[in-house]
Formats: sequence, C-alpha cells, structure tokens
Amino acid sequence: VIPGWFSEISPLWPGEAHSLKVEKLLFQGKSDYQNVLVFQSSTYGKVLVLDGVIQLTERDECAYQEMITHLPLCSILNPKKVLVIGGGDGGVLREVARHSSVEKIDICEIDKMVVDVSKQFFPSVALGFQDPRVTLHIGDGVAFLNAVPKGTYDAIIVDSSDPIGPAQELFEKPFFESLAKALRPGGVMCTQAESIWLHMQIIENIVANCRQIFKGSVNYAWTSVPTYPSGVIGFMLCSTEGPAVDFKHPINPIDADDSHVKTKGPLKFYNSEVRHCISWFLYPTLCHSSCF
Ligand SMILES: NCCCN[C@H]1CC[C@H](N)CC1
Repeated sequence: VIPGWFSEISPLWPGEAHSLKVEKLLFQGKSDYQNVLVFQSSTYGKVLVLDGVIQLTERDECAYQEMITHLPLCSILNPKKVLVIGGGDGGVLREVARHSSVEKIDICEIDKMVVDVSKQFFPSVALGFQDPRVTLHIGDGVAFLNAVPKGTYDAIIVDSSDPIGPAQELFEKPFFESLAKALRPGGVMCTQAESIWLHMQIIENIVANCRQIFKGSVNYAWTSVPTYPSGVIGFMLCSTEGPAVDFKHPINPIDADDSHVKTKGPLKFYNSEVRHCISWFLYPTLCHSSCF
C-alpha cells in the first residue's frame, strides 16, 4: 500500500486496485454491519468507503445516481410510488425527487451510520432525505420487501453494495422474486449489477433469474463511473409484464420538466437525448450495443 493513498483491494476484483490520493481522513467508524470511512481525496472530492470498497465520490457520483434512477423512472408514465432499497447516502432519493409525478418515496437502508455519515459529510448527496415525500426505514431490505403488499410500487431501485457482506442476498433469486411481487403490473425495477469486465458470472446468473421472473422486458445497461472497479458499472432494468420497455427512448423525459433544478441543481450526466449504454444479451455472451 502506498503511503498517503487509498487503494481499493477486494477479492471481487483480484489482481487490481484503483487508488486515490488522500488529502485528509475525515471519519472512521464501525457500524453493526461494516467499517465506514470518509476521506478528502486530492482530485475526486470527498469519498465514502464501506468495508474498503468505494461507494461514491463527490466528483462522479452523479453518473451512477442519475443513471440508476432516471433509466427506470423515465421509462414509465407518471411513476407515483417508488421504493429504494439501500441507497443510504441519499443520492438516489435526490434523483427520484426530481420527478414531480412521484407522490411517495420509501427507502429501506440497513445501516443507519451510512445515513448519518452522508448527512454530515455529503450534504449535496444527502439532500434527498429532505424531500417531504420520503419515508426512511432502517432495516433489512429483504424483510421489508416480503412485508410489502403485492403490487405496491410503480418502480423499485436497488442501490446496493457488492455481494459480499450485508448486500449478498440482494443478488439472489428469492430477492428478485420479491421485487416482482412488490411491483404493480408493468412496474419497473433497476438494480446495481456490477461490472461486465469483472463479474460476467454474477451478471449471467442475475440475467437468467430475471428472465424467469420478469415477463415484460429484461435489459442490462451500463455506464462509466471512473472510481468504480474497471471504470464501469451496470444495471438490471426489468419490467414485470407488458410491452418491451424502450429504455433508449424515454416516454417520461425528466429534462422536459425543470422544476427540480432550483432545489437540486441541474442534471450532470443523464439526459434523454444521448443514447445510453444498454446492452443486449446473446446467450451466453454479452453483446454490446453501440451506445453513443
Ligand atoms: N449509492 C452508492 C452506490 C453504491 N454502489 C456501488 C457500486 C460499485 C460497488 N463496487 C460498490 C457499491
């Protein structure tokens, strides 16, 4: 390890490690679930790390939070009830709150320390918690989903960490079945689905499960986030039934309504015009579509 640098070493990406130069250590703690670290980096702003894994940096968090939120929410008309599983930093909430059609936002985050640390060190991210439509539940997302009445939500976003530790069961089949049950007919889900360069086995298992469970459309999208391993992160984008959702041509464009800009600032990454990275699968290999 290089003195004065943070290196992201994990068995989930053997033999490689992204490093960021550390200017100042801002917080170090241990919650009931994981180690929590915040530091000031020299080129990416403040950085949130859980169990040694980078969750977000001030510089590039917009790419992830905007894509994981607006890809699903712009694909259905008038989303009203939205659930976020994970996402305790509040960034996805900030993006969901940009949609004026949304009336209720539930969030279930297992680790309260993530919420508290984000509010203290990442106010531009945690501002999502200030929206009056938000209800915060501290608890296990799997249990929360199993208690939710069938067909409750128009959209569910699963902003999870990696399948090591608390988030492991958010990548397994029963969880995807409970997602489908909690969605209304034609509802959409979007889950954090790792890297096509590092985790093809994980992705293929998730896609196989989603193809059995979601009878509308099953898509894998990916985008560029420089501080995530291999510089890309992907998403499963699925609908429970109905016509294939055309994620490339949003029917509910967020940039048509700028009422959110004065409270949240402008979108920094997502827009309805640019064709985002949506990849199809030609079983058994991943076939990249042309993205831009
Ligand atoms: N809202 C925080 C984002 C959490 N998602 C990350 C994706 C990449 C993973 N290696 C770590 C979590």
